[in-house]
Parts: sequence; C-alpha cells; structure tokens
Amino acid sequence: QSGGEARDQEALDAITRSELAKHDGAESCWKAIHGRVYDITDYVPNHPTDAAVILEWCGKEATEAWSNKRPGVPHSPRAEGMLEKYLVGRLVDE
Ligand code: HEM
Repeated sequence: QSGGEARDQEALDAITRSELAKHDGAESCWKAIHGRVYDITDYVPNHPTDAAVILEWCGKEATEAWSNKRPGVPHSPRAEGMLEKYLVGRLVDE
C-alpha cells in the first residue's frame, strides 16, 4: 500500500464545504484542518476531553480549534501524527 504522508494534495478526493457540512455529528464527524478533510468519527470517543469539546467542530473548518486546543496551545506532534489515518480528502470551494 502506498500513500501516507507523501500523498499528493491533488490526488486526494475533492470535498466541498457543503459535503463537509453534512458530517456534523457523532454519527459522522468530518473536520477540515489545513485544507484537508478528516473523518474522525471513530476517534471521537477516544479524545481525552468531554466529547462535546470535539463534537462542536464536526462538519466545520476546524483549523483554528486544532491549532488552539487551549488558547495559544496547539496539539502535540503525536496528535498531528494521528490525523493521517483519518484522511478522506481535500477541501475545495463549491
Ligand atoms: C478540532 C477540534 C479539537 C479540539 C477543540 C480539541 C481540543 C482538545 C483539548 C481541549 C485537549 C486537552 C487539553 C490539552 O491536552 O492540553 C485535547 C487533547 C488532545 N487532542 Fe484534541 N481537539 C480537537 C481535535 C482533535 C483531533 C481531530 C485529534 C486526533 C485525531 C485530537 C487529539 C488529541 C490528543 C492526542 C490530545 C492529547 C494532547 C496532545 O497530544 O496534544 N484532537 N484536544
């Protein structure tokens, strides 16, 4: 299997903002972070906070929230590395 972090941005499926917006809850939770879309549904129950903290951003552009898990504090490199396996595409305008 190829891919991983080397995957080219253009090779990723294009996902529109309206498609992203459909996945706005615990039953299907997608988030856009730095132009890429992640289906983190399976991760939600494992996040080390009350689920509401992370569910609030389902269906949304969540880069700011990701980069400020607390004001001014980004997620760790370990957390960053977890994203890859949830990658489903790249965010595009309509
Ligand atoms: C975008 C919305 C998100 C918000 C608002 C958010 C918020 C938070 C908060 C408040 C904490 C605990 C405080 C702290 O560790 O200092 C935390 C920790 C953590 N979160 Fe998130 N989170 C989000 C998304 C995610 C996603 C998508 C993942 C992984 C796929 C993730 C993985 C982690 C991990 C591994 C930790 C432990 C601390 C660290 O490694 O930075 N989070 N997050």
